[in-house]
Amino acid sequence: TPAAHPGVLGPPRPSLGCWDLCCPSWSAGTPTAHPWVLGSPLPSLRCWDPHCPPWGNGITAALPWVLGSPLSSLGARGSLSAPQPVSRAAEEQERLLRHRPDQPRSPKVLKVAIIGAPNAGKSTLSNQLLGRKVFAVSKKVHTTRCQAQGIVTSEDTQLVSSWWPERSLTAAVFSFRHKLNESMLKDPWESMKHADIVLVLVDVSDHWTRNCLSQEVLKCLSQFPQIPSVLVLNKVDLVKKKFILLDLVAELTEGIVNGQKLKMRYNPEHNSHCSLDSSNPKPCEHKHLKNMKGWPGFQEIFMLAALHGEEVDTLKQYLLMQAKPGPWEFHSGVLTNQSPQEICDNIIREKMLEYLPLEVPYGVHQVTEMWEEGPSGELLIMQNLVVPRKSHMMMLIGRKGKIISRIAQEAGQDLMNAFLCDIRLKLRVEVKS
Ligand SMILES: Nc1nc2c(ncn2[C@@H]2O[C@H](COP(=O)(O)OP(=O)(O)OP(=O)(O)O)[C@@H](O)[C@H]2O)c(=O)[nH]1
Repeated sequence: TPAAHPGVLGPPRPSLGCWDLCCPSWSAGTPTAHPWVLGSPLPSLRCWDPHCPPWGNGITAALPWVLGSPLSSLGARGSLSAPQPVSRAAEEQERLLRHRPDQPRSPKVLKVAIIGAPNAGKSTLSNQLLGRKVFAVSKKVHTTRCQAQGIVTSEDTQLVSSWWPERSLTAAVFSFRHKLNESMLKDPWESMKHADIVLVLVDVSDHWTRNCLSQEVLKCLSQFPQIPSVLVLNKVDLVKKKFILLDLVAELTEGIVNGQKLKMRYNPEHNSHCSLDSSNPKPCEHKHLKNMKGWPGFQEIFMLAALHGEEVDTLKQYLLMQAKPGPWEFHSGVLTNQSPQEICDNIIREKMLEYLPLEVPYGVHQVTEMWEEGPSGELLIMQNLVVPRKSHMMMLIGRKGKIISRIAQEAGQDLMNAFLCDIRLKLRVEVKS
């Protein structure tokens, strides 16, 4: 099904029938045993459960359609090369950012805006799209503070993605509470105006929020109805009963995808069906936003587990294929518009968010004292963490220095992966004088 197997929903081709949710073990919740990742090549697109009936024409026939282009072109993009490291020297990064893009003769570009609730997985998804962790991720809300961009360059195409927490789209009060960077409040609308596609990310493991889109997101989508939008259901790995995803799709789309009405059928033997009814086109009623739970204007639906990279490649391929002819914005050597120091600050902050009570990391002022190359080519970083109170200092250091050394060790590891070089990271905690 678009909902459970390939993870993508879209406009049907006349030859396509229903996509069946017929695997008995599917509804028993064995996601890893199922090929609900569509990025794999066709021959391996089979259910791994021997008791599962072989795919009918639904899945395989749907593949080229699901991705909106013939398989051959997918193959050409199938082997996306490993991403380069982020440059570790600020001057080098600045130089790359200033550099004229080294674009090919017929460049293509797609500006992607990612919106979604705090913790929906925007940063995780962005890292996965890049293939390298350069954005901080945390289970505490509002890890995303300054608006960052991720740049994926593949062959002739460049994807430029930006994202914000959904509430920054409207709520000024929010900045007050969480001291969000000012640019976050102004930029979203401005950047959204220039986006070519909007990804609306929903955390399907969150029982409280998963059934409806927030007013902020609905307002945003209705403000820019001309920008194609895509619904991305994230964290499907955490949903045991996969058939719930079908209900969510129905609710979050108001039963309409790409102008087609969704048809849902269930029966007790798990033969639940979901299809698009092309004979019933465009019943897109105009309800008042306040009465809407979902958005009837989505053109595609993806289901993925960004944390594990599942289905991310399918989404990436789809985005690459949506790109339109246009000049690149960045040199192909650029992965993010963040400076190396910003990446470092955010990663250290991520670890503080992970191991400390919420009020502590938000009060820490990070000052980089040293950033230089060591004798063996390693990167030496020394950062002071300035806290407002002695009690915060004690928490940050932890018993026998356990917390601070864990933060330094994990942050160092992440930075090593971002910059692809040895890192020696020293953290010092001091109370603000
Ligand atoms: N199980 C699971 N966890 C995920 C998935 N995607 C993200 N997460 C986790 O969800 C938490 C939030 O992820 P982030 O990427 O920081 O979310 P965000 O939307 O950028 O959050 P804000 O910065 O608060 O707006 C982290 O603990 C991630 O590891 C997923 O697919 N599956």
